[in-house]
Amino acid sequence: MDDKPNPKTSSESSERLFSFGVIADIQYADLEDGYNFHGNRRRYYRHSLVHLQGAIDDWNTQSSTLSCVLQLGDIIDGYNAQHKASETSLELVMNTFQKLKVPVHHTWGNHEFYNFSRDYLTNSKLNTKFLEDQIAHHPETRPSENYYAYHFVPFPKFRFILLDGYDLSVLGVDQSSPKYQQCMKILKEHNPNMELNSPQGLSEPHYVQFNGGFSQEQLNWLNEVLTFSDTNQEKVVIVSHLPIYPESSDSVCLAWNYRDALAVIWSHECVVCFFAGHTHDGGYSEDPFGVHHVNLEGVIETAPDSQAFGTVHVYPDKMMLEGRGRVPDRIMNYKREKALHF
Ligand SMILES: Nc1ncnc2c1ncn2[C@@H]1O[C@H](COP(=O)(O)OP(=O)(O)O)[C@@H](O)[C@H]1O
Repeated sequence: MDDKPNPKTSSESSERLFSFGVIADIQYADLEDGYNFHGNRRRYYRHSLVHLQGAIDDWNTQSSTLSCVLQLGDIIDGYNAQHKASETSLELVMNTFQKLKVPVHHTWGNHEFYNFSRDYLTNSKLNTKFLEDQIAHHPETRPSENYYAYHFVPFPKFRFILLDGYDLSVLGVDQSSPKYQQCMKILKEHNPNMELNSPQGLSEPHYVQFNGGFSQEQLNWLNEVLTFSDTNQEKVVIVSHLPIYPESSDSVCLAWNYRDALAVIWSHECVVCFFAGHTHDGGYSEDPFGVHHVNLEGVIETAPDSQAFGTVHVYPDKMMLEGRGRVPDRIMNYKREKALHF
């Protein structure tokens, strides 16, 4: 018996402005079940596609109020590269997403880079930047081509920002490029291990190869967009594969320079929530500035008899995550002075 509060009934549905879907770490591969690196979490590589189909069926029944779906990265598993199945697996997952009646925004995670180069991704269906909003007369709010990030408006007065957590990374970058050298230097300065994926003995265990960070250029752009949103009394939702708030995440999974991203966000009023994937176990915390950090439970580690996705219902004073399966419901109030008056 599910005794979670039902977001549909615990608030006046007439107040609801719009809704959006969230899903993370599908990591599909045409493989038998396996385990994570530590061998303590089962991974359901094939069944992840069935979970995705179930989520899409559910979202399609609510498509009159649903504005979009946010896919938080790691859409196919790195094993596909070893089996030379990256393109066929991506095709299969994208064909499934084709059945969704609303737009999907794709975030890029480490497994995207195990399968594809950044150039390939830029020219693929995983690049959903064509859905971006361009703000006339504010060129400073346009992202550069050096990273994969953009913002869009799913509903008036709500701006969503998709961030590139692998902007600073040794993944997906040409090894002969200056950027690779720069990122390898950052990684090695913080991680003296021979195996750069290992956090063993590190005081900052998130400096591992399977993570990345945000360039100053991207953070400056984020600052400009948030300044615009503050000025225009918008509410902002940020999406990234990598989490940035230690209280909501496994310490190994954080973005390299998560503190820099938090500093930018905390210098603005407008940010309501930050959605991330990557950790698979999920997590949640409201930070001291009233930003709700949600790390979504990963599809790949979700047993066939459960589910892992959510629908977020947006109200003038709060967002309510309606979780399915192992994703819990969450009520995310805006700070009192942040409530919108329609
Ligand atoms: N402690 C560790 N030591 C060495 N390699 C690791 C360690 N943890 C993870 N890895 C490697 O890092 C990569 C990502 O790990 P994985 O558990 O598959 O994470 P995820 O699928 O959540 O991104 C894999 O190639 C894995 O083998």
